Amino acid sequence: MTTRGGPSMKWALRIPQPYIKRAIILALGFSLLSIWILAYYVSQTKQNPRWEPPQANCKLADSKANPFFPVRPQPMRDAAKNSRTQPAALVFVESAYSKLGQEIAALLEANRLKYKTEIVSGKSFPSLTEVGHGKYSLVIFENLNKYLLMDKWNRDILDRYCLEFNVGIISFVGKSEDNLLNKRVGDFPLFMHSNLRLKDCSLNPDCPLLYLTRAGETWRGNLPGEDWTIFQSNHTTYEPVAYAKTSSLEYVHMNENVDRSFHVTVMQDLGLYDGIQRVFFGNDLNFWLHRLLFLDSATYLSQGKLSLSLERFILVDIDDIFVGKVGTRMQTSDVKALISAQSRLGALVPGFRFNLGFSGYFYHSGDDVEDVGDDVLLANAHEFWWFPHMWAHTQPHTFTNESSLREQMILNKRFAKEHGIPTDGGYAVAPHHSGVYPVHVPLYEAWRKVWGIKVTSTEEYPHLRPPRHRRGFIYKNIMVLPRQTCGLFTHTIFIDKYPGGRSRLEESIHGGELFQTFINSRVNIFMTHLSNYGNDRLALYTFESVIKFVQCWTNLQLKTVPPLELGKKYFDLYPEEVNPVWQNPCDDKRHLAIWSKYKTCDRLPRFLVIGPQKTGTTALYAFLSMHPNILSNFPSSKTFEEVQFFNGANYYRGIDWYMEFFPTPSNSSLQYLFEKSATYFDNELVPKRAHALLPRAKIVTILINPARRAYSWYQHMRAHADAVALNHSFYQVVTATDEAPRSLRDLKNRCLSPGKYAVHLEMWLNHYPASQLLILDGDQLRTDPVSTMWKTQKFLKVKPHFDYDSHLRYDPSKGFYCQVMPSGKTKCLGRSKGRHYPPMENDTEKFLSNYYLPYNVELSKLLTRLGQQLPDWLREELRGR
Ligand SMILES: Nc1ncnc2c1ncn2[C@@H]1O[C@H](COP(=O)(O)OS(=O)(=O)O)[C@@H](OP(=O)(O)O)[C@H]1O
Repeated sequence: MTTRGGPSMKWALRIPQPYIKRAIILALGFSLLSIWILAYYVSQTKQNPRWEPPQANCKLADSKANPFFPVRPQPMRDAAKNSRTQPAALVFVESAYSKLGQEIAALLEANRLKYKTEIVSGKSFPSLTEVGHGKYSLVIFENLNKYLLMDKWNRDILDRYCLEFNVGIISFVGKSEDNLLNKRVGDFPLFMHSNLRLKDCSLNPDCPLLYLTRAGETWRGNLPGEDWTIFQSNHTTYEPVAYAKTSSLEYVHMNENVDRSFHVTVMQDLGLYDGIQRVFFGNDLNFWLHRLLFLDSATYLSQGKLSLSLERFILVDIDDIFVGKVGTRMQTSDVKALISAQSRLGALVPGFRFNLGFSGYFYHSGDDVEDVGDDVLLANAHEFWWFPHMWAHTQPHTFTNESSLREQMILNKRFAKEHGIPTDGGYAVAPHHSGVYPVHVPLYEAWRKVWGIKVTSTEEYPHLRPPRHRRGFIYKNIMVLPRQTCGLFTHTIFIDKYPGGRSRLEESIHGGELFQTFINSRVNIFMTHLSNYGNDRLALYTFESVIKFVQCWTNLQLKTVPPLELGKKYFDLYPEEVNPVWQNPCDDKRHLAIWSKYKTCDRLPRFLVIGPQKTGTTALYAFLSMHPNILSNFPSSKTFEEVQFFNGANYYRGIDWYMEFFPTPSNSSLQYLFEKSATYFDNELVPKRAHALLPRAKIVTILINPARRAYSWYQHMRAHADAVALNHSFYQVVTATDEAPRSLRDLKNRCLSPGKYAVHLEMWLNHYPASQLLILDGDQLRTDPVSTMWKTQKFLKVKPHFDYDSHLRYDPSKGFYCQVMPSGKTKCLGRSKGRHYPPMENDTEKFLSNYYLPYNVELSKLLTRLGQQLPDWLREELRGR
């Protein structure tokens, strides 16, 4: 007989009872654990985002809500008067380090508004005019008291200037120890009360200066600080700009008649009292709204000279949509949320698209659910803009050659084509900004060849911080745009775990750093990450909120265009940024981290011989190279012993190109690399560029009588068969008038201009301290090179001290000092140095003496200021020979 249940039953029956119990308990335990793990996992990854979508509508400005009587007299404006002022602000600060002063300067700088700071002092007062023109179109006082208590004489000068040129004044009420009550502001019909705590700030919609700032909303909550000043007046010249409620009970008690509701915190003076327009701020720039009102005041009071455009461009990059840890990536619902947020944003910023970066290698590297997310994203590829990263997210600077970089890019491009990702956007971003700045040439070449890249972006030029200094440049026809951060990084995933807490993010959005970026920067390319779009979808919250906030509080017109158009727009706005300014990568840790380990800053020169031409620079170059620890550059096939990097087109080849001209020193602390390019001296671009790359370099220059220098150049041109020099006497060249043919005027300029020594030296001294500058006497170099070389070694602090006495000898047949060779013979410079030509004619010499006299006078002053002896030729020139 067979039992029911068959063989399995039999098998079960054979298992002892305790084992069955244990197995059931284990199975139960296991399922409970799995449920718990699943629940935990789901709670961590797929909880609904913990934020409310931002409110849809902004309140409209409503004049009827204005608590002040509709005064509305016309402000005093006379644009014609103001047309004679420069677009710059004069900022009177309390000291070089005063906080508000620095914030004012930073805000002006962030908006690329020109300014000059002056420390308010007792007697001295800066000059305000220049040949009938006003130097400033706005005056700012960090502390109102300094304006009110100014020396009468200076105050008259300032007031007269403001009246004559129709220039307005912004001033901030400084902190006060005393509680001021009904204190009169100077002689104005204006009164103030100080040290109040305020809340709930609104704007007067009828105030004429509002331009960037939009009235209508109320900023709810306490205003920062407990030291607010409020203003009161019955005079029609005063128009409230902003007002708030007081939460200082003491003040209310003391002033029973005072209405507790509205107190003016920023007051505009329309100029109806004394003809000068002003804006008074009852607190500093700590309150975010004051930054906007400050910019509006600057625009208004300078009659638009210091104005901002209302147009703002925005691009949101999602850096690498496939690179992210399992559990932090996007799932299907996140992709859908991204698409719907994009369409909501499109209603606020017409045409808005998220810009998605990709490294194909990481596609499908999540869990099953996330991999489906990747597929949904690709199925909706047409909804977005796309740009390539590197195939496997490798940093480009780690590739030594272009071909391996190209191979990686080709893999990514193949991936894009296979998955329907557009490949013609012309925009790319490098992982960690690597290779973009400092420039890694193979990256630019490979980008161009594989992807046809025309535009990229980085946070690193010129430095990461401060962001307001970030700029663009163009290298190898690729536009590099500055990029902004929005405060979200790979690790900022959940709102509750936001660094500094949720309130920090809210603060940044609602008037803080992120909001201010929209105000200050006309082109905003924001960097975000994949993880900011899964999980709590913080990026969606951040951008929807900030854009909403921008629209509620400002009149900015937010726009978006694809990256290539954005690049063109950027350089249309800022054409002066086209050319890069290279810096030393070793001076910035972040730059060093993304610079090839095969490159070294030891291959940059420690000193430069800058010229000018024809003063003996080749002799100095040759003599310096004799020193065992001084290494010169390798010769150039085009410009021979000179590299001519900083002054011409070579500069755009970049620092890799420059460094190729130098050997790698075997002992970088002992050995000194240098180069001489005599063309550097009088080119105004060079000191700035040289200082950016070589801030600690020493600078050596040689001067001879400028008239002799000019004549030597003329002879040089004749020796090079220059037709103009051959067809004109030296006198004809130097006396050529403005009507002379262009070629003759050019030659005249090349003869005369470098000899205006003081002008060019001042340019160098604007960038380098005097202690880094050595001015040699070219006559002494010619007649007594040993002393000159002794002086030069001492200045450079190069060791050992080289004994030039036994290595240089006067060569009678050359007529100059030459190098003594081991054989005992002399080696002189070539025939082109120390040419034979007739002496200068007396008439020409006289003409040039007169011509150079004012420049020589300036030179003597400059040398005296630097504590240097005047060379003999200069003394003679000043004595009038
Ligand atoms: N030791 C020695 N040997 C040869 N020449 C010497 C020497 N010392 C100074 N000089 C003077 O140098 C003048 C050429 O100056 P530069 O070398 O600066 O010229 S260049 O700008 O590089 O072309 C050159 O100008 P010219 O005399 O007009 O040829 C010389 O006067």
